Amino acid sequence: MAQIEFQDVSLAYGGGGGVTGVDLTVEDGEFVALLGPSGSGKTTLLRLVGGFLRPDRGAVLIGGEPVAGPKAWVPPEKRRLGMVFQYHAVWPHRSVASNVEYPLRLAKVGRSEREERVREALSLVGLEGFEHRAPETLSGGQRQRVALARALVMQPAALLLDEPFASLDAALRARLRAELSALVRRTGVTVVHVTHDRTEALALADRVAVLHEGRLVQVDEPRRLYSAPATPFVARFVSDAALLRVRARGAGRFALEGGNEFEVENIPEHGGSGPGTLAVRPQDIRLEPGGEGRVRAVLFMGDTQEVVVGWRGHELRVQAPADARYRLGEAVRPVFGRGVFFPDG
Ligand SMILES: Nc1ncnc2c1ncn2[C@@H]1O[C@H](COP(=O)(O)OP(=O)(O)OP(=O)(O)O)[C@@H](O)[C@H]1O
Repeated sequence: MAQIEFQDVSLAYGGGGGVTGVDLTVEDGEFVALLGPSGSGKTTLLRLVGGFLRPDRGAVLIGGEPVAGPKAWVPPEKRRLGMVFQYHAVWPHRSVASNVEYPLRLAKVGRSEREERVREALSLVGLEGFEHRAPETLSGGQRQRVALARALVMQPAALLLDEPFASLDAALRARLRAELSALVRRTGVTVVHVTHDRTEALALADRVAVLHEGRLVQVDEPRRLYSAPATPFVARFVSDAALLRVRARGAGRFALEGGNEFEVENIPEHGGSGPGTLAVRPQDIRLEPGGEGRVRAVLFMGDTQEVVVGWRGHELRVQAPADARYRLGEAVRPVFGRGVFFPDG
Protein backbone atom coordinates (compact mmCIF):
# COMPACT_ATOMS: atom_id res chain seq x y z
CA MET A 1 0.00 0.00 0.00
CA ALA A 2 1.28 3.44 -0.73
CA GLN A 3 0.69 7.12 -1.03
CA ILE A 4 0.83 8.64 -4.54
CA GLU A 5 1.98 12.19 -4.96
CA PHE A 6 2.06 14.61 -7.89
CA GLN A 7 4.36 17.56 -7.25
CA ASP A 8 3.80 20.41 -9.70
CA VAL A 9 3.54 17.98 -12.61
CA SER A 10 3.29 19.29 -16.17
CA LEU A 11 3.34 17.53 -19.50
CA ALA A 12 2.59 19.13 -22.86
CA TYR A 13 1.87 17.07 -25.97
CA GLY A 14 3.09 18.41 -29.28
CA GLY A 15 -0.34 19.29 -30.62
CA GLY A 16 -1.60 21.00 -27.44
CA GLY A 17 -3.27 19.21 -24.55
CA GLY A 18 -1.62 17.56 -21.57
CA VAL A 19 -1.59 18.59 -17.91
CA THR A 20 -0.31 21.71 -16.17
CA GLY A 21 0.98 22.29 -12.63
CA VAL A 22 -0.78 19.37 -10.97
CA ASP A 23 -0.31 19.06 -7.19
CA LEU A 24 -2.18 16.16 -5.64
CA THR A 25 -1.56 13.67 -2.84
CA VAL A 26 -3.55 10.45 -2.79
CA GLU A 27 -3.16 9.14 0.75
CA ASP A 28 -2.26 5.56 1.57
CA GLY A 29 -5.48 3.53 1.33
CA GLU A 30 -7.45 6.40 -0.16
CA PHE A 31 -9.75 6.11 -3.21
CA VAL A 32 -9.42 9.15 -5.44
CA ALA A 33 -11.40 9.60 -8.65
CA LEU A 34 -10.01 11.77 -11.44
CA LEU A 35 -13.12 13.30 -13.00
CA GLY A 36 -13.39 15.55 -16.02
CA PRO A 37 -14.77 15.80 -19.53
CA SER A 38 -13.13 14.11 -22.49
CA GLY A 39 -9.68 15.57 -23.15
CA SER A 40 -9.26 17.12 -19.69
CA GLY A 41 -6.09 15.11 -18.92
CA LYS A 42 -7.34 12.25 -16.71
CA THR A 43 -5.67 9.44 -18.62
CA THR A 44 -2.50 11.49 -18.94
CA LEU A 45 -2.25 11.74 -15.14
CA LEU A 46 -2.86 8.02 -14.74
CA ARG A 47 -0.20 7.19 -17.33
CA LEU A 48 2.26 9.45 -15.54
CA VAL A 49 1.76 7.34 -12.39
CA GLY A 50 1.95 4.11 -14.38
CA GLY A 51 5.24 5.13 -15.98
CA PHE A 52 3.98 5.19 -19.58
CA LEU A 53 4.67 8.93 -19.81
CA ARG A 54 7.39 11.11 -18.35
CA PRO A 55 6.60 14.58 -16.96
CA ASP A 56 8.23 17.62 -18.57
CA ARG A 57 8.32 19.25 -15.16
CA GLY A 58 7.70 18.22 -11.55
CA ALA A 59 7.83 14.83 -9.90
CA VAL A 60 5.68 11.76 -9.24
CA LEU A 61 6.24 9.86 -5.97
CA ILE A 62 4.93 6.45 -4.94
CA GLY A 63 5.22 5.56 -1.26
CA GLY A 64 7.39 8.62 -0.75
CA GLU A 65 9.91 7.52 -3.41
CA PRO A 66 10.33 9.62 -6.55
CA VAL A 67 9.51 7.41 -9.57
CA ALA A 68 9.61 10.23 -12.13
CA GLY A 69 11.23 13.63 -11.95
CA PRO A 70 14.32 15.60 -12.82
CA LYS A 71 16.64 13.01 -11.25
CA ALA A 72 14.45 9.94 -10.96
CA TRP A 73 13.03 7.31 -13.28
CA VAL A 74 11.56 3.98 -12.23
CA PRO A 75 10.23 1.87 -15.15
CA PRO A 76 6.57 0.77 -15.11
CA GLU A 77 7.27 -2.86 -14.16
CA LYS A 78 9.16 -1.77 -11.04
CA ARG A 79 6.42 0.49 -9.71
CA ARG A 80 4.33 -2.28 -8.09
CA LEU A 81 1.05 -1.06 -9.55
CA GLY A 82 -2.05 -2.98 -10.58
CA MET A 83 -3.93 -1.63 -13.59
CA VAL A 84 -7.33 -2.19 -15.17
CA PHE A 85 -8.40 -0.52 -18.39
CA GLN A 86 -11.64 -0.26 -20.28
CA TYR A 87 -10.67 -2.53 -23.19
CA HIS A 88 -8.44 -5.51 -23.89
CA ALA A 89 -8.30 -6.26 -20.23
CA VAL A 90 -8.11 -10.05 -20.52
CA TRP A 91 -6.09 -12.25 -22.89
CA PRO A 92 -8.62 -14.28 -24.85
CA HIS A 93 -6.41 -17.33 -25.49
CA ARG A 94 -5.64 -18.02 -21.82
CA SER A 95 -7.90 -19.52 -19.17
CA VAL A 96 -9.09 -17.36 -16.29
CA ALA A 97 -6.49 -18.86 -13.92
CA SER A 98 -3.70 -18.44 -16.43
CA ASN A 99 -4.66 -14.79 -16.98
CA VAL A 100 -4.53 -14.08 -13.27
CA GLU A 101 -1.38 -16.15 -12.78
CA TYR A 102 0.61 -14.42 -15.51
CA PRO A 103 2.17 -11.60 -13.42
CA LEU A 104 3.20 -14.18 -10.80
CA ARG A 105 4.96 -16.23 -13.49
CA LEU A 106 6.79 -13.14 -14.68
CA ALA A 107 7.90 -12.55 -11.11
CA LYS A 108 9.07 -16.20 -10.92
CA VAL A 109 6.82 -17.09 -8.00
CA GLY A 110 6.80 -20.86 -7.31
CA ARG A 111 3.95 -23.04 -8.49
CA SER A 112 2.17 -23.84 -5.24
CA GLU A 113 2.27 -20.23 -4.10
CA ARG A 114 1.00 -19.18 -7.53
CA GLU A 115 -1.98 -21.49 -7.23
CA GLU A 116 -2.76 -20.27 -3.75
CA ARG A 117 -2.59 -16.61 -4.72
CA VAL A 118 -4.68 -17.09 -7.87
CA ARG A 119 -7.33 -18.80 -5.76
CA GLU A 120 -7.28 -15.92 -3.26
CA ALA A 121 -7.48 -13.26 -5.95
CA LEU A 122 -10.39 -14.99 -7.72
CA SER A 123 -12.23 -15.37 -4.45
CA LEU A 124 -11.67 -11.67 -3.74
CA VAL A 125 -13.54 -10.76 -6.93
CA GLY A 126 -16.21 -13.44 -6.51
CA LEU A 127 -14.99 -15.80 -9.25
CA GLU A 128 -14.21 -18.96 -7.28
CA GLY A 129 -14.57 -22.01 -9.50
CA PHE A 130 -13.95 -20.06 -12.72
CA GLU A 131 -10.26 -21.08 -12.98
CA HIS A 132 -10.58 -23.21 -16.13
CA ARG A 133 -13.10 -21.10 -18.01
CA ALA A 134 -12.09 -19.45 -21.28
CA PRO A 135 -12.64 -15.67 -21.39
CA GLU A 136 -15.06 -15.93 -24.34
CA THR A 137 -17.44 -17.89 -22.10
CA LEU A 138 -17.61 -15.03 -19.59
CA SER A 139 -19.86 -11.98 -19.46
CA GLY A 140 -18.32 -8.52 -19.85
CA GLY A 141 -18.59 -7.94 -16.11
CA GLN A 142 -16.92 -11.26 -15.29
CA ARG A 143 -14.08 -10.41 -17.67
CA GLN A 144 -13.51 -7.10 -15.93
CA ARG A 145 -13.42 -8.97 -12.63
CA VAL A 146 -10.73 -11.27 -14.04
CA ALA A 147 -8.75 -8.16 -14.96
CA LEU A 148 -9.23 -6.86 -11.43
CA ALA A 149 -8.04 -10.17 -9.96
CA ARG A 150 -4.96 -10.04 -12.18
CA ALA A 151 -4.27 -6.50 -11.01
CA LEU A 152 -4.63 -7.51 -7.35
CA VAL A 153 -2.71 -10.78 -7.40
CA MET A 154 0.67 -9.05 -7.03
CA GLN A 155 -0.58 -7.21 -3.94
CA PRO A 156 0.17 -3.90 -5.63
CA ALA A 157 1.10 -0.71 -3.84
CA ALA A 158 -1.81 0.93 -5.65
CA LEU A 159 -4.51 0.20 -8.18
CA LEU A 160 -4.91 2.36 -11.31
CA LEU A 161 -8.31 2.10 -12.98
CA ASP A 162 -9.08 3.75 -16.32
CA GLU A 163 -12.82 3.72 -17.02
CA PRO A 164 -12.93 0.03 -16.09
CA PHE A 165 -16.71 -0.22 -16.40
CA ALA A 166 -17.28 2.06 -19.39
CA SER A 167 -18.02 -0.75 -21.84
CA LEU A 168 -20.64 -2.39 -19.59
CA ASP A 169 -24.38 -1.78 -19.45
CA ALA A 170 -25.84 0.47 -16.75
CA ALA A 171 -27.16 -2.25 -14.43
CA LEU A 172 -23.94 -4.23 -14.48
CA ARG A 173 -21.92 -1.07 -14.01
CA ALA A 174 -23.88 -0.25 -10.88
CA ARG A 175 -23.35 -3.75 -9.49
CA LEU A 176 -19.63 -3.80 -10.20
CA ARG A 177 -19.33 -0.36 -8.69
CA ALA A 178 -20.73 -1.67 -5.41
CA GLU A 179 -18.45 -4.71 -5.57
CA LEU A 180 -15.40 -2.59 -6.27
CA SER A 181 -16.23 -0.30 -3.39
CA ALA A 182 -16.51 -3.25 -0.98
CA LEU A 183 -13.36 -4.87 -2.34
CA VAL A 184 -11.09 -1.85 -2.02
CA ARG A 185 -12.32 -1.23 1.50
CA ARG A 186 -11.55 -4.85 2.35
CA THR A 187 -8.05 -4.80 0.88
CA GLY A 188 -7.21 -1.22 1.90
CA VAL A 189 -5.46 -0.66 -1.42
CA THR A 190 -4.82 2.89 -2.66
CA VAL A 191 -6.88 3.58 -5.80
CA VAL A 192 -6.70 6.18 -8.56
CA HIS A 193 -9.79 5.82 -10.73
CA VAL A 194 -10.28 7.72 -13.98
CA THR A 195 -13.84 8.40 -15.06
CA HIS A 196 -15.91 10.98 -16.92
CA ASP A 197 -19.02 9.65 -15.16
CA ARG A 198 -19.73 11.90 -12.20
CA THR A 199 -22.18 9.46 -10.61
CA GLU A 200 -19.43 6.85 -10.53
CA ALA A 201 -16.89 9.30 -9.11
CA LEU A 202 -19.24 10.60 -6.42
CA ALA A 203 -20.40 7.12 -5.44
CA LEU A 204 -17.00 5.48 -5.15
CA ALA A 205 -14.36 7.97 -4.17
CA ASP A 206 -13.21 9.30 -0.81
CA ARG A 207 -12.18 12.40 -2.71
CA VAL A 208 -12.77 13.52 -6.28
CA ALA A 209 -10.19 15.50 -8.24
CA VAL A 210 -11.90 17.52 -10.97
CA LEU A 211 -9.85 18.31 -14.07
CA HIS A 212 -10.59 20.99 -16.62
CA GLU A 213 -8.31 21.60 -19.59
CA GLY A 214 -5.35 19.88 -17.97
CA ARG A 215 -5.58 21.63 -14.60
CA LEU A 216 -6.99 20.49 -11.28
CA VAL A 217 -9.85 22.81 -10.43
CA GLN A 218 -11.09 21.21 -7.20
CA VAL A 219 -10.14 18.26 -5.02
CA ASP A 220 -12.76 17.50 -2.39
CA GLU A 221 -15.03 14.97 -0.76
CA PRO A 222 -18.06 14.15 -2.93
CA ARG A 223 -20.56 15.93 -0.65
CA ARG A 224 -18.53 19.10 -0.58
CA LEU A 225 -17.99 19.05 -4.33
CA TYR A 226 -21.73 18.87 -4.72
CA SER A 227 -22.65 21.57 -2.21
CA ALA A 228 -19.66 23.91 -2.46
CA PRO A 229 -18.27 23.87 -6.02
CA ALA A 230 -15.08 25.92 -6.40
CA THR A 231 -15.88 27.22 -9.88
CA PRO A 232 -18.92 27.53 -12.18
CA PHE A 233 -17.43 24.74 -14.31
CA VAL A 234 -17.47 22.34 -11.33
CA ALA A 235 -21.04 23.36 -10.48
CA ARG A 236 -22.22 22.55 -13.99
CA PHE A 237 -20.16 19.40 -14.49
CA VAL A 238 -20.78 17.82 -11.09
CA SER A 239 -24.34 18.87 -10.28
CA ASP A 240 -25.87 19.99 -13.58
CA ALA A 241 -26.28 23.52 -12.28
CA ALA A 242 -27.65 26.27 -14.51
CA LEU A 243 -25.14 29.12 -14.85
CA LEU A 244 -26.67 32.58 -14.96
CA ARG A 245 -24.77 35.78 -15.71
CA VAL A 246 -25.93 38.19 -13.04
CA ARG A 247 -25.15 41.25 -10.99
CA ALA A 248 -25.40 40.64 -7.23
CA ARG A 249 -27.37 43.36 -5.45
CA GLY A 250 -26.92 42.00 -1.91
CA ALA A 251 -29.35 40.24 0.48
CA GLY A 252 -29.97 37.41 -1.99
CA ARG A 253 -31.11 39.73 -4.78
CA PHE A 254 -29.70 39.38 -8.29
CA ALA A 255 -30.28 41.09 -11.60
CA LEU A 256 -29.97 39.32 -14.92
CA GLU A 257 -28.30 41.10 -17.80
CA GLY A 258 -31.09 43.32 -19.05
CA GLY A 259 -32.05 44.31 -15.53
CA ASN A 260 -34.71 41.82 -14.41
CA GLU A 261 -34.37 41.24 -10.65
CA PHE A 262 -35.01 38.01 -8.83
CA GLU A 263 -34.35 36.53 -5.42
CA VAL A 264 -32.43 33.49 -4.17
CA GLU A 265 -33.54 32.33 -0.73
CA ASN A 266 -30.21 30.93 0.45
CA ILE A 267 -26.70 31.93 -0.69
CA PRO A 268 -24.14 29.90 1.29
CA GLU A 269 -20.66 31.39 1.62
CA HIS A 270 -22.08 34.55 0.13
CA GLY A 271 -19.41 35.83 -2.24
CA GLY A 272 -19.90 39.59 -2.45
CA SER A 273 -21.59 41.91 -4.90
CA GLY A 274 -21.14 43.08 -8.46
CA PRO A 275 -21.07 41.05 -11.65
CA GLY A 276 -20.55 37.30 -11.62
CA THR A 277 -22.05 33.88 -12.27
CA LEU A 278 -24.81 32.31 -10.24
CA ALA A 279 -25.00 28.51 -10.22
CA VAL A 280 -28.33 26.90 -9.36
CA ARG A 281 -28.79 23.13 -9.15
CA PRO A 282 -31.93 21.41 -10.50
CA GLN A 283 -33.04 20.32 -7.03
CA ASP A 284 -32.82 23.89 -5.72
CA ILE A 285 -35.48 25.27 -8.03
CA ARG A 286 -39.24 24.94 -7.39
CA LEU A 287 -41.94 25.70 -9.88
CA GLU A 288 -45.04 27.67 -8.99
CA PRO A 289 -47.98 28.14 -11.32
CA GLY A 290 -48.11 31.20 -13.59
CA GLY A 291 -45.16 33.47 -14.37
CA GLU A 292 -42.69 34.10 -17.15
CA GLY A 293 -41.22 30.59 -17.41
CA ARG A 294 -42.41 28.14 -20.07
CA VAL A 295 -42.15 24.36 -19.79
CA ARG A 296 -40.12 23.13 -22.76
CA ALA A 297 -39.66 19.46 -21.92
CA VAL A 298 -40.55 16.97 -19.21
CA LEU A 299 -38.33 13.94 -18.65
CA PHE A 300 -39.64 11.24 -16.35
CA MET A 301 -36.81 9.84 -14.18
CA GLY A 302 -38.62 7.38 -11.91
CA ASP A 303 -38.54 8.98 -8.44
CA THR A 304 -38.43 12.48 -9.88
CA GLN A 305 -38.88 14.24 -13.17
CA GLU A 306 -36.70 16.77 -14.89
CA VAL A 307 -38.58 19.77 -16.19
CA VAL A 308 -36.77 21.98 -18.68
CA VAL A 309 -37.96 25.56 -18.38
CA GLY A 310 -37.22 28.53 -20.63
CA TRP A 311 -36.98 31.59 -18.42
CA ARG A 312 -35.85 35.09 -19.38
CA GLY A 313 -33.59 33.81 -22.15
CA HIS A 314 -32.09 31.01 -20.04
CA GLU A 315 -32.73 27.31 -19.91
CA LEU A 316 -33.27 25.92 -16.40
CA ARG A 317 -33.35 22.27 -15.44
CA VAL A 318 -35.68 21.69 -12.54
CA GLN A 319 -35.93 18.51 -10.49
CA ALA A 320 -39.61 18.21 -9.68
CA PRO A 321 -41.58 15.61 -7.71
CA ALA A 322 -42.66 12.68 -9.88
CA ASP A 323 -46.37 13.19 -9.16
CA ALA A 324 -46.54 16.83 -10.31
CA ARG A 325 -48.09 17.26 -13.76
CA TYR A 326 -46.65 19.73 -16.26
CA ARG A 327 -47.83 20.44 -19.77
CA LEU A 328 -45.55 21.60 -22.56
CA GLY A 329 -45.82 25.37 -22.91
CA GLU A 330 -47.32 25.75 -19.43
CA ALA A 331 -46.52 29.03 -17.65
CA VAL A 332 -44.47 28.53 -14.49
CA ARG A 333 -42.57 30.73 -12.04
CA PRO A 334 -39.20 29.37 -10.90
CA VAL A 335 -38.40 29.94 -7.23
CA PHE A 336 -34.71 29.72 -6.39
CA GLY A 337 -34.12 28.00 -3.07
CA ARG A 338 -30.34 28.02 -3.10
CA GLY A 339 -27.55 29.20 -5.35
CA VAL A 340 -23.80 29.64 -5.30
CA PHE A 341 -22.49 33.00 -6.46
CA PHE A 342 -19.07 33.38 -8.12
CA PRO A 343 -18.04 37.01 -8.44
CA ASP A 344 -16.00 37.89 -11.53
CA GLY A 345 -12.24 38.24 -11.30
N1 LIG B 1 -0.29 10.74 -27.24
C1 LIG B 1 -0.82 11.96 -27.39
N2 LIG B 1 -0.31 12.83 -28.30
C2 LIG B 1 -0.83 14.07 -28.44
N3 LIG B 1 -1.86 14.54 -27.73
C3 LIG B 1 -2.41 13.73 -26.81
C4 LIG B 1 -1.93 12.39 -26.60
N4 LIG B 1 -2.68 11.82 -25.63
C5 LIG B 1 -3.59 12.75 -25.25
N5 LIG B 1 -3.43 13.89 -25.96
C6 LIG B 1 -4.23 15.14 -25.78
O1 LIG B 1 -4.09 15.60 -24.44
C7 LIG B 1 -5.34 16.00 -23.88
C8 LIG B 1 -5.66 15.17 -22.66
O2 LIG B 1 -5.86 13.81 -23.05
P1 LIG B 1 -6.26 12.66 -22.02
O3 LIG B 1 -6.30 11.39 -22.77
O4 LIG B 1 -5.40 12.73 -20.83
O5 LIG B 1 -7.73 13.13 -21.63
P2 LIG B 1 -8.87 12.35 -20.83
O6 LIG B 1 -9.40 13.33 -19.85
O7 LIG B 1 -8.39 11.05 -20.33
O8 LIG B 1 -9.95 12.14 -21.98
P3 LIG B 1 -10.92 10.87 -22.32
O9 LIG B 1 -11.98 10.89 -21.25
O10 LIG B 1 -11.46 11.24 -23.65
O11 LIG B 1 -10.07 9.66 -22.30
C9 LIG B 1 -6.32 15.87 -25.01
O12 LIG B 1 -6.45 17.14 -25.60
C10 LIG B 1 -5.70 14.88 -25.97
O13 LIG B 1 -6.10 15.12 -27.29
